[in-house]
Amino acid sequence: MNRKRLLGVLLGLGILVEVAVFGARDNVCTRRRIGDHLCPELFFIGVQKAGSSALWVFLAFHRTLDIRMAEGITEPKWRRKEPHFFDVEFGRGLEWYSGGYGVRNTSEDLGIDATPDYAAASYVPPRMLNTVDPERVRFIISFRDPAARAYSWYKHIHAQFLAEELHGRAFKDFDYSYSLMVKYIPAIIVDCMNQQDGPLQLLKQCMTRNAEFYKDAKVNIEENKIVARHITGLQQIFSHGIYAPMLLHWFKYFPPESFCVVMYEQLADDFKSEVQHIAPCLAAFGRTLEVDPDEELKEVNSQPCENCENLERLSLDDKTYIGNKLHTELYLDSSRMLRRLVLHLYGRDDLPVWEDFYHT
Ligand SMILES: Nc1ncnc2c1ncn2[C@@H]1O[C@H](COP(=O)(O)OS(=O)(=O)O)[C@@H](OP(=O)(O)O)[C@H]1O
Repeated sequence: MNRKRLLGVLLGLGILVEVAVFGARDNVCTRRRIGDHLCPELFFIGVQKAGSSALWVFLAFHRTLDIRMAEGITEPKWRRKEPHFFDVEFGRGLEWYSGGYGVRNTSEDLGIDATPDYAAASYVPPRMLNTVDPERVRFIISFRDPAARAYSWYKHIHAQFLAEELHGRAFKDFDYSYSLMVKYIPAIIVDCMNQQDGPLQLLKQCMTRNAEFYKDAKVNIEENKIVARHITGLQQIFSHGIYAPMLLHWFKYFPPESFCVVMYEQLADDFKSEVQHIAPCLAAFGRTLEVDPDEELKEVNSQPCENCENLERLSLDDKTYIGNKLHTELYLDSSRMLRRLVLHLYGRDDLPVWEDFYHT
């Protein structure tokens, strides 16, 4: 892999990128009128499989925070947490979106939209900037060891999405085997990344669901002699762990002070202390974070996948080998860059060094 090239792409942008100036539109969200519908101003933007459901439960059901979920968006039920307005449902318009949150009764009312797919969708931050009041909104983002995140997403697809054409065919070509995907897919993503000029292009071309680059890509799988062509259904398993360009892309539209960064592993290990990193995003709305002394991250959305007959279960040795491979080949530069960004911008030097989890 040409790691120098990737690092160059990321560094070439500088750590702090100027915030793009779009004017927020005059709309139901920016007017914030009592008696109108309520637009969410607190966003949990990602990343997928980094404990978003558990954090959302903590925030939306907290006894004192008084944060409203999209109670009126119930089809399916999980849309109360993830309205998917800015990535999927934008065409439905702001009345649909804000209607899901009910009527604003006071200027302090606050709603949360916890759609973890937002983080990697290049078109979401410009849409948001054009819609919300950029001074008011706050973003919570949780990161997780990208190798563990990838396996969690692979498992999630087995549990829920194998019936979908996009994933079903792609998984079948690879005999549903995670090891085979790990063998072939990261090299294609690296190839894609090396052809891009910066975070926007990288997100657009190499990470989105219908990214152009993968349309013509194919893999000759030696093990089963299949020529796999449905790479776009697989690439997100791995590409959504390339965190630094995602964050840099968001910083083009919203300033770093609008973001609160938490780490999944630390939420799970020491919830009380890690969750304090979201306190500034709550304080912006006059909310004080109160955490009970024995409070832990509740177990939500663990997808045990007991009935997933084709799921590849990994031994400890497999996990070590795969973790090492993914970090070395795909994630190392981005993870290092993320640690630097978080250190410089938020003064945190306690981030997990994920690649070290897999040293033998
Ligand atoms: N309390 C607690 N402690 C540790 N880990 C926890 C906890 N709650 C949820 N989880 C794990 O978080 C993973 C699901 O993350 P998300 O809710 O963000 O998934 S999703 O993107 O909304 O589908 C999923 O990870 P995997 O089990 O590895 O798949 C959950 O098990």
